[in-house]
Amino acid sequence: MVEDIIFVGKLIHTPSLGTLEIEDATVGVHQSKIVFLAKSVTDETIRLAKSHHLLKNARVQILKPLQFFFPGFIDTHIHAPQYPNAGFGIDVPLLKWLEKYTFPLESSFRNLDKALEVYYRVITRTLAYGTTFASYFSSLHAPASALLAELCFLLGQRAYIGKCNMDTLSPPHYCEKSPESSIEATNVLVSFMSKLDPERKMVSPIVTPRFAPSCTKDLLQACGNFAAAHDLPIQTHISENRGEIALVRDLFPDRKSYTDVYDHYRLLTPKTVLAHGVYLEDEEIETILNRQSGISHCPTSNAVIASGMANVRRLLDAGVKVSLGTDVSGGYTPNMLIAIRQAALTSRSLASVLKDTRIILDLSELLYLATQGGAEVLGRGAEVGSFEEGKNWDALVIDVSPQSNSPVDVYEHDSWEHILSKWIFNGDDRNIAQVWVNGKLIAGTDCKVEDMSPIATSLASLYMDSVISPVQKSLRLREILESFTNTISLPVTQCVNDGKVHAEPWKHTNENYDHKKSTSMERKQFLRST
Ligand SMILES: Nc1nc2[nH]cnc2c(=O)[nH]1
Ligand SMILES: [Zn+2]
Repeated sequence: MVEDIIFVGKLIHTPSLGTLEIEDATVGVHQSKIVFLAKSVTDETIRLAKSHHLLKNARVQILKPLQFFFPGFIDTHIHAPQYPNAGFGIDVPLLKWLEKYTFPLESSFRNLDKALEVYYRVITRTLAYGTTFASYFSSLHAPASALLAELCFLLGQRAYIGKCNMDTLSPPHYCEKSPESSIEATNVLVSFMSKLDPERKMVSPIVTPRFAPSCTKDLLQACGNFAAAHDLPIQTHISENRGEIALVRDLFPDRKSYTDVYDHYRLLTPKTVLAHGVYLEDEEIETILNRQSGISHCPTSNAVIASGMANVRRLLDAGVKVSLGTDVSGGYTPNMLIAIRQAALTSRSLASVLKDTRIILDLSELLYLATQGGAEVLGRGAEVGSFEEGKNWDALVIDVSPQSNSPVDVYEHDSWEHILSKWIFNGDDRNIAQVWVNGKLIAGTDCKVEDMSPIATSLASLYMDSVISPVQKSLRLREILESFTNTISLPVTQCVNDGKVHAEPWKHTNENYDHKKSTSMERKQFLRST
């Protein structure tokens, strides 16, 4: 049961593109939903909130000066198994990068011990950075993907989880054997997740054909059919890099364009997330608009892999939904603040190159892409992304006071617009005091051990233990997870992914994986929160 709370303080959000609201507010949250919202703070608004029939037992949380509420960030494109590579590997273009860095790493996720460690880290790191909702690509392995879903669910992050569908043009050890085995493994994941969260409220599967070049025509067709049959969202990559586009042209000579490939196989729906879209032609944008699919703009990754600069203004002018993704590890960090900064600078560089200042995205537009825009693209615009009665309480408490010990220095003459901008351009996770998802406080510098769920506490203390050996650690990790999942079990049968049926996916060997000790930063973060 989640606590009922009346939140009082400065509230900043972008409920629609180009609208930035900065107001004092009184917000009543009952069973994770906003049931009362007054855009002022007076004795009267607090009294009214307290007398609301659903808020009789609510406690009141009043923000300190230089703190404000902001919607949780929504990262619409991130590859969870690529997190260990975040921050290196920028010497080659996309297709070579996949071969050299990405496929070798992802293929190692047949090892569930490794998956457990990496997925725990990526979830806790993104939560600390304020990502309350992420659309994850995992690897092609159903068991590891199920584990990612389970960890998101247990640790409290809202997430879409997609196992990659890929049955061609990939290394033999990291390629599904047939469209049938790919869909069968997807079905295993969907069945598992249906038990985990039948209403798909916190975690939902998402059909994930990796990108056109790694799927046969039969697999693309099967993915489109599967998504339609199960009413599932879809995510993939599109038009990211010139070499990739040329490859798609060669592989699908009958199709008019990259977009037409996806459209032909029923992969463009109102719940489709298309990452990148750097080089889309006008006709492709029109098709995407007509299908009401959305774009995940990934400016950090586009810069790192030198893919190009997407013109977001052109997409927005056309009426296409646009959001923001970190695209780790094409992007070097899962920090959405960095994605926002890069989106700002990319729009400015493009404006200069194309001699058109209209291309520049202003702060309110950037923040919209990172919050409500993300919710719209993921088909959850009515549930999260901004503060409104009826929406879920997915919120951050941002602290820019000197007590945050952050690099944001605020002066007396600074307006709230300036403070907001300083946080976006100078801030870091030290400013994220509280992370609320679905009405629960689950992360942030203020989050104490007593606030954390028992599983989060157990996993965190294990991660801070620098004495325990890697083998003991992985055994303990499994024990912890199993003790919290006695009603749910990982899909232990028919986990068809690399062509084999694994009766006991936990039993995979450790394969060259170097279990690194927790970083000192993680340890410090934990100590601060205890
Ligand atoms: N950035 C990026 N592009 C891709 N295209 C196909 N797979 C990938 C991936 O993992 N990252
Ligand atoms: Zn990607």
